[in-house]
Amino acid sequence: MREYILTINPGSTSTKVAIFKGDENVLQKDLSHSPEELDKFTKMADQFDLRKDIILNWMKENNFSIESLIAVVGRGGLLRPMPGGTYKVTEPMMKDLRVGYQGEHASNLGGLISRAIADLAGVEAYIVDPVAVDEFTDIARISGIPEIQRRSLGHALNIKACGHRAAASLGKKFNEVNLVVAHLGGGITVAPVQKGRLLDYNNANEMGPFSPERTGGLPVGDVAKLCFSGQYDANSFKKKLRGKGGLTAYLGTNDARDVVKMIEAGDEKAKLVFDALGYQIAKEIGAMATVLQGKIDAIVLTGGLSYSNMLTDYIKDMIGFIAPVIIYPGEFEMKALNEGALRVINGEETAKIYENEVAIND
Ligand SMILES: Nc1ncnc2c1ncn2[C@@H]1O[C@H](COP(=O)(O)OP(=O)(O)O)[C@@H](O)[C@H]1O
Ligand SMILES: CCCC(=O)OP(=O)(O)O
Repeated sequence: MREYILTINPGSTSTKVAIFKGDENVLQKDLSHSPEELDKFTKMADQFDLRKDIILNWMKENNFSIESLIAVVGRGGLLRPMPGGTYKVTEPMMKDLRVGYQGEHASNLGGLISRAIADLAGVEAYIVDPVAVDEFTDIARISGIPEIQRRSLGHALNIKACGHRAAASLGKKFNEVNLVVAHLGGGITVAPVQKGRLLDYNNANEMGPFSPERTGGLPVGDVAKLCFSGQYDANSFKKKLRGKGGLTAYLGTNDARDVVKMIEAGDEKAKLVFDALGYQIAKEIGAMATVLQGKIDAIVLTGGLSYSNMLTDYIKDMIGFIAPVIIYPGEFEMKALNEGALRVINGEETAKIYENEVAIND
């Protein structure tokens, strides 16, 4: 009997999978990939078979047959700028996911693997609120030179999921509240959300606060100097910015729990750097609060770093004057993927078609 939805969320070091029955999460696993396993691949799309097979084996080991699935849903990737919602995985979408239309990111594999497993099961594949969701205002796109646009690339899925949850906790609907939602994970996105719309935010790969592994925004003249110093090629410099930046660059770890232990053991450098993380996040929240002209129902902190009271207390001390702060540690991405698919399956929403929503002229 078909009764389960398989959700797939590929990350840089693991593939999170979960199986839902209705809205109940019946089984979830973080299937981790060793650096040696992934280092072999130059392009993200080349990891397709490895990750797909690990998921299929995991289902088999747990006695979930392909035939028991009613749908498969994945985290969507760096597609063309697109409205939020649940999308069918179509051939034009897969073409853009394979090349990484706006760049390489593990989430590009979400739709591709979902489609492949859904085809085996003979059911539909979806993505929900992908990284490329773009609801920016025109003014938010202006950078400082015409050749470069500020781009909407961030944690739309978890931000919208937490936005719905925060609104419900205030006794309102998502489209009735103004929020600043800060996703504080391996990457950081701080979003001003006006009545459900993500008006602006920092590109989580290259702007805003530094994060456990990413540099965030940097002084641009010094970046240009380093680029032309002869020490790096494009690939190694990209890795320095995303993967070897942030906490990793200063303290040799991307694990905030280790940093907290270092601080508790009296490490002053660790304290300064962790405070700086809180300081940069708080400043970004302040900036996004300004986008909403200070008319804010709540500020929401979410993502793995929000488990750290040391960090959230630092942030609350700086931004508490703006609005009440709600903390949802961890992320709700698997649940949000399932809910996006359920809304379509239950007929509450029609799945969007990528090629009808974006301009494809190439
Ligand atoms: N209990 C915790 N206390 C402090 N930091 C934590 C805790 N749990 C996770 N983190 C930190 O959260 C960060 C990862 O966040 P997460 O949302 O899991 O990221 P991603 O899904 O982007 O990999 C890491 O720096 C990790 O050490
Ligand atoms: C590219 C923006 C989304 C993002 O950073 O996701 P992860 O934190 O999962 O890498």
